[in-house]
Amino acid sequence: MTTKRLMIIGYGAMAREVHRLLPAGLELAWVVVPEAQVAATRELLGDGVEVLCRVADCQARPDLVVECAGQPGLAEHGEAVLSRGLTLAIVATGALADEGLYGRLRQAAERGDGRMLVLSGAVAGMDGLAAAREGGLDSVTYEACKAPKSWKGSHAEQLVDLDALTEATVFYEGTAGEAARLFPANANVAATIALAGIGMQATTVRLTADPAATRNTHRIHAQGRFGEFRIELNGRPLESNPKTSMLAALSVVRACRQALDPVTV
Ligand SMILES: NC(=O)C1=CN([C@@H]2O[C@H](COP(=O)(O)OP(=O)(O)OC[C@H]3O[C@@H](n4cnc5c(N)ncnc54)[C@H](OP(=O)(O)O)[C@@H]3O)[C@@H](O)[C@H]2O)C=CC1
Ligand SMILES: O=C([O-])CC(=O)C(=O)O
Repeated sequence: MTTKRLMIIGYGAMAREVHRLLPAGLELAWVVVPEAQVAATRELLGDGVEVLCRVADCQARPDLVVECAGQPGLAEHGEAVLSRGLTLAIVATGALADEGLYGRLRQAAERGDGRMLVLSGAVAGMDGLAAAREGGLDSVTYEACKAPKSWKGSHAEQLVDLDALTEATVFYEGTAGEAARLFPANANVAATIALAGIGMQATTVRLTADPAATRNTHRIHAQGRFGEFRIELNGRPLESNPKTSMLAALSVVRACRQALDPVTV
């Protein structure tokens, strides 16, 4: 089997984990980072990986492109990937709460025959939720609970004193679209669930900080003609970024494996 070549957009905590766990048969050939990180990333990765700051500077055709760059990274590079007819697997799904960006990415994919894969990221059950939607969904609720340190540097700091919490505290309730915009590094999952289910406005979101939490907990409750499901996922955060669950990185690794394997599970 010939080795396939991967492009990763962003080289932060999740991308490094994905790189570490890449399946045999897929090699990292290109990394796209902000200009200010080019020199340091080249030094880190050595000669085998081309470090770029624009997708257009890639002279060959990656077999797969994965976005691990956050919402600004998807907004900056998504169209360039899709309009070249490439497959782009994304985790910064919250960027799609911006209808304008969503429309531009769709159009770029249609124009260029590209494909955008919305990965399940830190949650599970998106297959079941999307199937349930075909029969009609009545309600979908998403609750996230993380340790205060996982909410540091986010909009949560405007809503609650994270350092003073002594018990689990709900600090935000709203829609998936708003949550994904207000918490771009923490609530992409809300948008993923909305995309698989009943949309950005109809999906209800509740966010909690709990000083006793050691995991990133995600709860989904969906009701519809199919029946009802509840999922609770207690994900281990990445040591290098407690905002991000390890499962989100593993969902990118899974997408990498699917690009190699003729059988998709
Ligand atoms: N769907 C899901 O379940 C989940 C989604 N996510 C999303 O994944 C993102 C990445 O997570 P993680 O790796 O832990 O975060 P990090 O902040 O560790 O890494 C993101 C990296 O991307 C870089 N970056 C920012 N803008 C661009 C750009 N325009 N082009 C290329 N690179 C860019 C950042 O640089 P700099 O630091 O200079 O900004 C940083 O190095 C999160 O921000 C979040 O949006 C995360 C967890 C779960
Ligand atoms: O990794 C997680 O637990 C979820 C997350 O950050 C996001 O949805 O953006």
